[in-house]
Amino acid sequence: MSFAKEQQAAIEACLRAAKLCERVRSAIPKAIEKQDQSPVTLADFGSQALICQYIRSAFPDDPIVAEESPKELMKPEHAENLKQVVQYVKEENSDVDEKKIIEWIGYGDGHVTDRFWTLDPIDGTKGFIRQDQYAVALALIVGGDVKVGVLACPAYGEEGGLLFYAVRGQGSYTQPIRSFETTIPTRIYITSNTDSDKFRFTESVEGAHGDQSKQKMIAQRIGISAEPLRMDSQVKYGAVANGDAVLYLRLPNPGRGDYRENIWDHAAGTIIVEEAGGKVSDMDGKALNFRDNEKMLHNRGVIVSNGIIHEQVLEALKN
Ligand SMILES: Nc1ncnc2c1ncn2[C@@H]1O[C@H](COP(=O)(O)O)[C@@H](OP(=O)(O)O)[C@H]1O
Ligand SMILES: [Mg+2]
Ligand SMILES: [Mg+2]
Ligand SMILES: [Mg+2]
Repeated sequence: MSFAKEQQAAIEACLRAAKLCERVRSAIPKAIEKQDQSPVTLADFGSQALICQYIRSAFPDDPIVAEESPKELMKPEHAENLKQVVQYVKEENSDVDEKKIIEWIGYGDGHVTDRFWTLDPIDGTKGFIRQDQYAVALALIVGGDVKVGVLACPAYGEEGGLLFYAVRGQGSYTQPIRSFETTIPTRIYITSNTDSDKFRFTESVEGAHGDQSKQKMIAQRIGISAEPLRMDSQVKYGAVANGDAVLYLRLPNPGRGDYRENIWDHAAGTIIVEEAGGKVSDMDGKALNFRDNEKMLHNRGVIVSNGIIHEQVLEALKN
């Protein structure tokens, strides 16, 4: 299957959401604390509303498993925030009102099944709030396999940012977000170990989202001495896919031993790296499981590489 219609819809939806996010980012995003104490902004809600509405109208039968829920926004104390989200979304879709916003965000409460979409409306919310890296991440999963992945990275690579996308079996591509309509796709590839400037690894800015001291040790064991490239979000997958780094390490934080990764934090990035020639697995070498649950219950840690060094990294982790 070519998934041409899915690819086109996913790209269009993410580009619109990225525009909304950039407008909010320039106005200093307002953060709300979720029940798990992590932050969410009005742009996360706006992005999810836009993308869910778009995907729902193009593919009415496809469930969407998205990060955010409209619950918080429905509370009376957030009445003003809800109005503000409507204003943000209006610039991309004029057919919006408060009731529709809640409904559209709510489309993201779908379940994992044989064919579904998974959405992170803003991956790296903490980076977004800091005016650093973030990504809008959308993927289509069929039979447990990621078939289409799109990452809009408005703060990465060049002014206006880069869009990365891939379809299974068709390669990975990038285009500038700002000039998307007037440019042609550039196919991207991982870099081999011979480009010494790019023989480096990437990891999260957030120390709590990984194990930075162990990540440094593992990188050193395979001969990487360069300082890590620290960035928020799945932009890190984009960096490995287009050869800006050879490795992305995300080892479980020892203080958060029970943490399990969400599928929307990895699905889009995974296909983009794989189709660029790289490899993605957990720290035991197992494939990431996008088949059973919105949490990857049976995977610990995530290792993303140019493929060439993958076995070496897994070996280094055993010692
Ligand atoms: N203890 C933890 N370990 C690993 N990832 C975590 C974590 N706590 C939160 N996260 C996830 O880390 C994501 C950001 O990735 P990164 O650290 O690479 O920037 C967050 O996505 P959101 O920002 O979409 O909530 C969140 O889902
Ligand atoms: Mg979050
Ligand atoms: Mg995320
Ligand atoms: Mg998010």
